[in-house]
Amino acid sequence: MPADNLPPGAHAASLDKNTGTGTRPGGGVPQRLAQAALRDVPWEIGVAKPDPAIVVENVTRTFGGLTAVSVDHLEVQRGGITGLIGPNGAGKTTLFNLLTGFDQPNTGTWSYNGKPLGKLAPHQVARLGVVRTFQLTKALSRLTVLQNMLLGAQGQRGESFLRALVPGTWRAQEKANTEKAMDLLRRFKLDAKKDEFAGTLSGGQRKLLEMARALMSDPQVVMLDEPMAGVNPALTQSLLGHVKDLREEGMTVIFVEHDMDVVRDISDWVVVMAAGRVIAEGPPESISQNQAVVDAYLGAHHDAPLTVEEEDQVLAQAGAAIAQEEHGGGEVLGTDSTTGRTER
Ligand SMILES: Nc1ncnc2c1ncn2[C@@H]1O[C@H](COP(=O)(O)OP(=O)(O)OP(=O)(O)O)[C@@H](O)[C@H]1O
Repeated sequence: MPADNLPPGAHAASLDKNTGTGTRPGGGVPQRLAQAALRDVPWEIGVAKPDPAIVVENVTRTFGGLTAVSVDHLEVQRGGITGLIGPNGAGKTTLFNLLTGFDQPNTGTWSYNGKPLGKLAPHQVARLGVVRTFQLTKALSRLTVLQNMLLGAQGQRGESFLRALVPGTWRAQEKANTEKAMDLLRRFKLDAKKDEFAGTLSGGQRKLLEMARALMSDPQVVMLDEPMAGVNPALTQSLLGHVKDLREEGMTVIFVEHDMDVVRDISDWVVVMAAGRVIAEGPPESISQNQAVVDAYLGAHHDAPLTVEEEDQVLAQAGAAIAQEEHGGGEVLGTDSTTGRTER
């Protein structure tokens, strides 16, 4: 069965078999543990979490005169799925970049497991266990699926110059990495594609590869940048299942997503940003009724690109106006905005 047609949850059944990593700490269900832990947490901006993996403190990032991120205090619960949402330009990607060492803040610090992470390079952050997914660049598209996976491996002994002088050691590591990559590819139903160029994958398969590649470094915190963007509905459930599986394994997941159905489905906690700031946080059900959130989205609406429906509407209106001109045989002089009727 092609990966796109997997029934929801089918991948979960193969998780333990293929990777041996699907154990649930304490025999419980982390999903419920994270939800339970967050149940009594007040829906307040900057609120303390029972067991924070990441703590952000007074982080700002400006570009010229624009403040892209200005977060006073933010805690991310360990073992939960935190959705990061907000209108276009809210600062979500910039915050992701800051938290993974891809960008440096103007001010502020953040810590992971109590260890300061500021001023670390991306690979150093990754070695500590915090990774993010990347879109397939042109260069990576020209590599095979398996080669992409091997690039995701961290802490390879071959990395070390001295060890590289001992080829036997390096080969052993390469073999282990290849086995690990194939385990992950099987789990994500991409093993049959291992020798194909990544650029030939469908949108959904690319997202699967991005996620699988991030797991090569055995992360504890995974940051997913729009994991569902461009994915057809048939594969959405499968991808959502994979994200939930990460939580089942005890990982902390932070993801940026525009699709509110997805956010509601998988988030234990939602953080809303607008104009660089956190303007609300709470469980998914707390968000849609929040007036600040509604205002932020409405306020941002005019700057956002037109949706397909809006484009259709504009085109339909233009079509009607042209038809009316042709039918009436004369020019359209004006439209009464209250009645919609054309006046001559
Ligand atoms: N490298 C940069 N140089 C200048 N301005 C930038 C840079 N990166 C981001 N910005 C600006 O910072 C603001 C926040 O951008 P960011 O991409 O973080 O928002 P976002 O919430 O991820 O938006 P989207 O949902 O559209 O991806 C925007 O106004 C953006 O134009």
